[in-house]
Amino acid sequence: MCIKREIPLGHFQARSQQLPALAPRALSTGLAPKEEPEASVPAAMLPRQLLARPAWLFRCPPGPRGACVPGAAGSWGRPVGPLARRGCCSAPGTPEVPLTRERYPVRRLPFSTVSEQDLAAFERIVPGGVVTDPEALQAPNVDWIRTLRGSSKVLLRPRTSEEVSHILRHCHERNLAVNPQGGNTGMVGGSIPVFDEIILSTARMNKVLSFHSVSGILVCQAGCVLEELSHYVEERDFIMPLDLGAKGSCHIGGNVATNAGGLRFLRYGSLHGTVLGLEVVLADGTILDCLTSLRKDNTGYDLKQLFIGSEGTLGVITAVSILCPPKPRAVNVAFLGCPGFAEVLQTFSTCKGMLGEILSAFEFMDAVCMQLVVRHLHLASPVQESPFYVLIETSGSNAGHDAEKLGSFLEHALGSGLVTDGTMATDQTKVKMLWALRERIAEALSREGYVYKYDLSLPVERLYDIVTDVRARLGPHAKHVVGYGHLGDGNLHLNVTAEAFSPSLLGALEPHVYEWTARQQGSVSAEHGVGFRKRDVLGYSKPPKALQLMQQLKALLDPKGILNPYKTLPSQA
Ligand SMILES: O=C(O)CC[C@@H](O)C(=O)O
Ligand SMILES: [Zn+2]
Repeated sequence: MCIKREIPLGHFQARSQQLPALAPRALSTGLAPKEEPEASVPAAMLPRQLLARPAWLFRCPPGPRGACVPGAAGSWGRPVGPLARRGCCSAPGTPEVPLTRERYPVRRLPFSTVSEQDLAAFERIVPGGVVTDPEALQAPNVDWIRTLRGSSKVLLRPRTSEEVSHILRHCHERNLAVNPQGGNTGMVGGSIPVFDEIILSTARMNKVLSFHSVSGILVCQAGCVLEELSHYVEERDFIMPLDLGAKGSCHIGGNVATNAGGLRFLRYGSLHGTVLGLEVVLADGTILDCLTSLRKDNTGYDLKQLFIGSEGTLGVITAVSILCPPKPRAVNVAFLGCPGFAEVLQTFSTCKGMLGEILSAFEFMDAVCMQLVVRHLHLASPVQESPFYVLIETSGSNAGHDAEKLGSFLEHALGSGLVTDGTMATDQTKVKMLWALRERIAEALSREGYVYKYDLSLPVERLYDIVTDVRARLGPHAKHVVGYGHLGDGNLHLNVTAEAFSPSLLGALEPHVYEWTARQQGSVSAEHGVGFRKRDVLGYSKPPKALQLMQQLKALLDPKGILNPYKTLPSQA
């Protein structure tokens, strides 16, 4: 067990107050240099096609951004983070998000409403941490993709686990419903209230408690922002085992509560493996200390696993112990165009064989994704127009060796027609620029209007079939039907855009997409979780007995059902 030591990271707190710079990070250094890739890799190692062209065709930075004030109506409501920084969200005329209960049939459960006495009690527990200003409550009531809105009138900002414990003890006694909230970057409506649940924000719980430089074990409070933690451990020659597009806003506690997957899953696996311990406050205020830093602990039921992916329905995660892998000495990225999905699959299987253990990510996107990224985010594709694109990342300990391996794989892929065009980067600025094309697809899609999102786990060979199927099924009724995602993990993001929400379009998509997924023995949620949006489709991926056990666990740990009601569990069961 490690000794906990408080290492205050002053800038965490400052950042959560400050307004973000709005320039996209990938472009923040100004115009990208027009130069050949690779200073460090001998030209002989690279396929000729890769050397023949400038790799960096990113266009000029976007024009001046609007005054995107966090919390203001029409903003994304994301106080910090790449997505918030990368795009202005206060476009005039952005429609008001409808109340969740107006769009979806849901009945308020008989919880109490917050009284003046409750507010006074909260003020005693968290002095200065009780927010009731309607303006300030707008953003935390709306989900990141601006499709759902709750009507909470109180947000609490504790700093310590003890304060969380006192809050929950009070709420439990008073039968007040609570919505735990991290960075509010979820895709399934799990982090915002449905009615007037009290929002319990982890934003001020942002301290690193300890870091072991030999083992790489980090212990921190739940509200640490993922990107801040990444910087913290990278300065010490480690990396976080997870990375996602929302890293600038999302909190580690929220990542764990939702079992976030992301871009490093292929290499480092799920949080079920990398999280070593958790501290959780239960619904009645009891603090459950499972914050071990042991790699091996075979003492019966591993209770922390219950809370990973429980989306705040079983307890509020207040601290996390996580195993950080050593920082790879060399990270290379190849961005390639493929003529068809069969070639994408073949590229994956060939590169697994040829790159072996240095392969750390294999992502794909279709042509429409690229068109939208180019159109909305002022980036330019570094390769010729293709039906599909793949991003391959290697992480290893020997820069020359890794680049050589990747180079000979690319040569093979180009020579055999699996790939028609490509570029490769070892310089970290350029690596980030290539990643931006993939990481920022969700942001580009959100500029298109309403987005119907599906996050499916599928046998990799069938991954794109549902995109083709839905495209044919919806025809002109959809604006765009796109497929992209973590191909290496068998995880498809099927997104459908339309001018506005339409019940008939939704009816054409659901349950069709879920039925199709069930026929492939897939999962209706690969990494985004269940939240509010998917609670009634769990039956497509879980047998009735599993759902019954989930209900029983919920009743055991939260008998009054005050923690994140209307989420994760089916509404009818
Ligand atoms: O918006 C989506 O559907 C996916 C978002 C995220 O999981 C990604 O992989 O980019
Ligand atoms: Zn994803």
